[in-house]
Amino acid sequence: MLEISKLVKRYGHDEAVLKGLDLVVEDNSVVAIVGASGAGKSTMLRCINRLVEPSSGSIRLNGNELVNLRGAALRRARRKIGMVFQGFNLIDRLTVMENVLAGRLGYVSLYQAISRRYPQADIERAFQLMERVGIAQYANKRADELSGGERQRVGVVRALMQEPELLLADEPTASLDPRTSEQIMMLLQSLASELSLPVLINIHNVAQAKTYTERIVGLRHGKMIFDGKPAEFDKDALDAIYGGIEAPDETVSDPQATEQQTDKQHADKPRQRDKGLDEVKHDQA
Ligand SMILES: Nc1ncnc2c1ncn2[C@@H]1O[C@H](COP(=O)(O)OP(=O)(O)OP(=O)(O)O)[C@@H](O)[C@H]1O
Repeated sequence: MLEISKLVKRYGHDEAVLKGLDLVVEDNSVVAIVGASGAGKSTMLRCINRLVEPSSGSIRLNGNELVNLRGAALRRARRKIGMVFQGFNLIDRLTVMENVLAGRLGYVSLYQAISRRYPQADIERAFQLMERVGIAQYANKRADELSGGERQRVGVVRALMQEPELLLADEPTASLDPRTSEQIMMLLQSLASELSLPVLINIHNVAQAKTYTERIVGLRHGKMIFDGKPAEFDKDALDAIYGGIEAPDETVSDPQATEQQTDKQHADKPRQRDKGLDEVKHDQA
């Protein structure tokens, strides 16, 4: 469980970018963070994984306080937080398998990492996860030979290799075509429940947020002004969050109609084949 309390972030002497955020995210729960450009979405994710130093407040992951951790304790905490990026952040000249194994860097010795002698258990787990997301056949291909959707799956598997207790995704679909975006959102949704992970997704695409997450949090100028179910995210919520700015990729009409459309979208879409992550889950227990 992720518990954020009174989180404030101020860059230098500027006005605070995050103004006292409170948020609790249970395991198994996929939360979309929406908001206009500059609302503070990325800053919030970066405070959680401590790429950015919070100015004040508390961020607890499964009861452990992340704010103020330093050195080895911070490294240990960070490896429990998987991150998926808009631009995938793969090393192009390395193979898919090598990129995936990079998710173990926080766990292996420097010698093992440099000589690429990862434990057999890591390699087996990498194959399991790659099979689960449908990229095992590319294990020995260079990362830059894959399509965008395949590359993002590599990014997801790399994050899962960390055995995360929390998964953060910063605009994971923004570089992908609509169909591939939907597949990645479905994948994140099913992995959250298979691995019992809280997942936070920064996303500009409100339609995708409504379809593929069970909770939407709306930020405006660093304050949380909406926190509710997709069905409750109506035109008023959209106006409050985007305040006259046109929301990307969606015009919200009657919420009921939107619900029906959402149901239809679900019905039309084949669910990601659940090839069972029981073993992986077991490993993580
Ligand atoms: N390193 C930094 N130094 C100073 N100001 C920053 C820094 N990073 C972000 N900001 C400012 O903080 C505010 C929030 O930025 P942030 O990137 O968190 O917003 P966002 O909601 O993720 O926007 P977008 O959707 O465009 O990515 C912006 O005004 C931005 O200019």
